[in-house]
Amino acid sequence: MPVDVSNLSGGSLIVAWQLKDKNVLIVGGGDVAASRIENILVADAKITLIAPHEGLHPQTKEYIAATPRITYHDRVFAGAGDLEGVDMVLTAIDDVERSREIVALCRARRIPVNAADIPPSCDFYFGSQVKRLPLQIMISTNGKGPRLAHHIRTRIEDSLPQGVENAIERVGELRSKLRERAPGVGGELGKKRMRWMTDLCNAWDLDELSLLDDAAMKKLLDEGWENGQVPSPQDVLPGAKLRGEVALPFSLLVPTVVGFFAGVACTAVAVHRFSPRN
Ligand SMILES: C[C@@]1(CC(=O)O)C2=NC(=C\c3[nH]c(c(CCC(=O)O)c3CC(=O)O)Cc3[nH]c(c(CC(=O)O)c3CCC(=O)O)/C=C3\N/C(=C\2)[C@@H](CCC(=O)O)[C@]3(C)CC(=O)O)/[C@H]1CCC(=O)O
Ligand SMILES: NC(=O)c1ccc[n+]([C@@H]2O[C@H](COP(=O)([O-])OP(=O)(O)OC[C@H]3O[C@@H](n4cnc5c(N)ncnc54)[C@H](O)[C@@H]3O)[C@@H](O)[C@H]2O)c1
Repeated sequence: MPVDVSNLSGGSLIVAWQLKDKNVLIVGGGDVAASRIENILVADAKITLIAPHEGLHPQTKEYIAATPRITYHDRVFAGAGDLEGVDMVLTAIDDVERSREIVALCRARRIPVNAADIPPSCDFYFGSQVKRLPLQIMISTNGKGPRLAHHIRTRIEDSLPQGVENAIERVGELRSKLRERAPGVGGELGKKRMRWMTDLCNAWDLDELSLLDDAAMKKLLDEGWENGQVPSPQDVLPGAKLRGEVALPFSLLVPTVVGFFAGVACTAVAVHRFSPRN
């Protein structure tokens, strides 16, 4: 059967764009610019911000004061000269005509550009983001309903397990330790490394992975990787509270204990009142 591609259309390419040390120009300093600044700082890029001081959002002012990673110019956009050496441009201004001009200048120079108020002119859209670094989840409605993206984000945030970021961080550390033992890219060793990591991530749950400390990782690699097997969490994390071990949480323990003694007290009263001697 030929593959059905009829649904493979109408979306975007969602990628995790690596911007470390790249130069991002943000034009405008209002509400939208403040949120752009946050997103770009997270990606470790350098920001040039062009916007008149009187139009700055309080949050934008705070970012400018808080980090040397933002070079601020108190003025309006001055033309092509402002695009010199720039890797990405974001316009967030309340002037659509000027925004269109900036977009045209970027196109001519093949600089990727987002114009907050003109979706058809954007090379890429922003999305609503769950940020539990190193975990990032982007929700895009492809321009249809940004506020809905926000609500969907809230639902996803509520459904994520506690400590998910910790588990990811630990797995990252384990992967680099494994690469030190089994270095190189591709080949048989690369396949074996990937298979072992996949098996481990399938066999352990997020809570268990988040408990991996240096000693546990060493044990896992010494006894597991070196012998071509994936030890269970019980083998590697002695003493830790693991899946399947039911611990009564404090919030349940208190009513249970109180209930038990209340029951004992009631029974005692009843026995006392109705015993034949009274
Ligand atoms: C997700 C989020 C990320 C972010 O900005 O970082 C984001 N917009 C957010 C909020 C938001 N934006 C607007 C409202 C008012 C309510 C409303 O209009 O619905 C609210 C609600 C609010 O503020 O709570 C107004 C608006 N937005 C756009 C236009 C222009 C237009 O549509 O023509 C207009 C003016 C329309 C008009 O004039 O009527 C366009 C875009 N906004 C996008 C992203 C891109 C598509 C995202 C997607 O596909 O989902 C896209 C295409 C371009 C881009 O900006 O990259 C962020 C939520 C973050 C969060 O809270 O988690
Ligand atoms: N994409 C989105 O999510 C989204 C959300 C809300 C609004 N918008 C649109 O994005 C635009 C910006 O929204 P906002 O709420 O941040 O507006 P805002 O009015 O708070 O801020 C506009 C900023 O642009 C600056 N500015 C204006 N002209 C400039 C120029 N030529 N050079 C440099 N700076 C200039 C102003 O001084 C101000 O700092 C608006 O057109 C709005 O309709 C988009």
